[in-house]
Amino acid sequence: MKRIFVTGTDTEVGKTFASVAILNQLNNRRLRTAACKPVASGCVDTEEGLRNEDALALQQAASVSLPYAQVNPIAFAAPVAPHIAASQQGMTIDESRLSDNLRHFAEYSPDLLLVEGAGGWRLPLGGGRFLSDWVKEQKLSVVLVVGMRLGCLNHALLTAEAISRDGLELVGWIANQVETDMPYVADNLALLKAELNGPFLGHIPRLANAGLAHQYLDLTPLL
Ligand SMILES: Nc1ncnc2c1ncn2[C@@H]1O[C@H](COP(=O)(O)OP(=O)(O)OP(=O)(O)O)[C@@H](O)[C@H]1O
Ligand SMILES: C[C@H](N)[C@H](N)CCCCCC(=O)O
Ligand SMILES: [Mg+2]
Repeated sequence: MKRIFVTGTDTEVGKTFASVAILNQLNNRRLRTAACKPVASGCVDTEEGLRNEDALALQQAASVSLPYAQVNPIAFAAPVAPHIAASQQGMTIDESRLSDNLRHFAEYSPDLLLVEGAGGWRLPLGGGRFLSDWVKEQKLSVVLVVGMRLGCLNHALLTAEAISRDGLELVGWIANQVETDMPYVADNLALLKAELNGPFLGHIPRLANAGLAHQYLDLTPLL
């Protein structure tokens, strides 16, 4: 079971948008895919409990259908940094729940498990721990989604540097067009291709139809 962790240069840069595209393409390649969002904030309270739109999108897109609790083990309502949401509820984030949950995916024998992060690489979990510490301990491969807008070069290079310093492999990166009026997109892509140590998986433009996004990716390096 390949396990990839999808991180981003920031929150709202298209981690979920790109993750769904990854799942769609791998499903089309006849792989068995599973997906999860271990820690989510900004969840909606429903009759079945808290639900996160990212986790629901991943649950829907993966070819192995799983119960919501398996897809999103830790959920908070407040749309804020999860460790703050936890503290506001008088709670802490229990990493053992994340690790136990991750282990259970083997029972479903997917070819690939996609794990979406939250925010960017250094997502605080509280108590001086970061989600990246957990990713490192789980030895996950990392895909970086670069939100293409002015300022992304710095965020992308610093994130890649941190991933490398954490001893993890950047197995691919995706340019996701956040700002349509970004100047010199080709020149920015050229810099990222030259400086990022990992395969370029594709550039997703702004799309009215998310269902087309997978056509802009070539995920061969992930297989
Ligand atoms: N290429 C794109 N074309 C059109 N809409 C996009 C594109 N990429 C992202 N979006 C939209 O931008 C918003 C933010 O994207 P997304 O939710 O994937 O970000 P994220 O990095 O997963 O955020 P979070 O940190 O909350 O998980 C969403 O409404 C998404 O549908
Ligand atoms: C609520 C938001 N959409 C994300 N789910 C959480 C973003 C956490 C960002 C933490 C930080 O400031 O780096
Ligand atoms: Mg997301």
